Amino acid sequence: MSLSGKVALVTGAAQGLGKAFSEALLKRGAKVCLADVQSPLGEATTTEFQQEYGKDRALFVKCDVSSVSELQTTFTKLLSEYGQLDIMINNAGIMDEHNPARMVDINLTGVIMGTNMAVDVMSKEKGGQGGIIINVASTAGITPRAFFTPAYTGTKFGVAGFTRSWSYNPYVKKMGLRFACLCPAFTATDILNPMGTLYPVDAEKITQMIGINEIPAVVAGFIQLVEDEQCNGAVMTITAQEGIQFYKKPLALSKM
Ligand SMILES: NC(=O)C1=CN([C@@H]2O[C@H](COP(=O)(O)OP(=O)(O)OC[C@H]3O[C@@H](n4cnc5c(N)ncnc54)[C@H](O)[C@@H]3O)[C@@H](O)[C@H]2O)C=CC1
Ligand SMILES: CCCCCC(=O)CC\C=C/C=C/C=C/[C@@H](O)[C@@H](O)CCCC(=O)O
Repeated sequence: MSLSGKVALVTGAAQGLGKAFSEALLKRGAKVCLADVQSPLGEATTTEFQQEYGKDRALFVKCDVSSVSELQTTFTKLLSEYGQLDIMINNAGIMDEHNPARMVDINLTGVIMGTNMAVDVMSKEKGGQGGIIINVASTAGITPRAFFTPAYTGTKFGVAGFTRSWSYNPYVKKMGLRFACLCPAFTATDILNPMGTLYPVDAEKITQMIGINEIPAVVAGFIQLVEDEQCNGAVMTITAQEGIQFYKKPLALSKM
């Protein structure tokens, strides 16, 4: 799918993977609304992109994805600026085992609410043009071996299950929607902080053992999902050792 003229909303876009996803979309001709709870940093990132790709191509909205009203305001601002939404990236997330409730609110509830609002705006049955919704889970959302981040792992299992469930919905074809789940393993961003885990020493040791992705490797997988019009139900893992792999393809729905 050509991304020229498409409109994307990326949550958690001020830094890290969200910033890199936003830039990859901009490079391919999309307009991007960057949403993040970090206001000065999100504005600085957006200004940087406006200078590089054009003032009308990037928009910052301060948004805490755990707040339904802030998410709603973000969609309203995005639609009033760009008039459409084609690509929704629910990326915002934290890793803090010492605050599990906050982590559930951001990592899981934020993704569910962001997805549901995007479905309402993007569905062809509701006047939208269809498109893709990518939710960022983690390899921790498929294999619970990261015993030092159990609550984080729970949120990411939730994201993967939620996204896959949407992809099995027999009505998504009519809606013109695709749902995919991006599952990177450890990647070199600020989220890697052993102090947020239950067992910092083990966390560091195991991270080194598993290996750390560089951001561009994850961006390559991300773009593959965005551009692949057949990717509904894809669960893509990206690891330092094995690169891009697909965890599971959707089962046939013909008997449902
Ligand atoms: N870096 C890694 O090892 C991996 C990261 N992930 C996931 O990738 C996503 C992006 O994380 P990274 O870029 O690595 O981390 P990061 O910490 O660099 O970026 C996270 C971004 O989310 C924003 N954010 C945090 N809480 C928010 C909220 N309530 N509302 C809106 N924005 C909020 C932050 O301000 C920040 O800009 C997260 O969902 C994370 O769980 C998944 C697998 C591996
Ligand atoms: C050299 C820096 C070492 C820092 C090590 C850490 O801080 C690791 C633990 C801290 C944060 C963990 C973040 C979790 C990210 C997950 O989404 C995912 O990458 C976990 C993958 C686990 C797995 O594949 O089994």
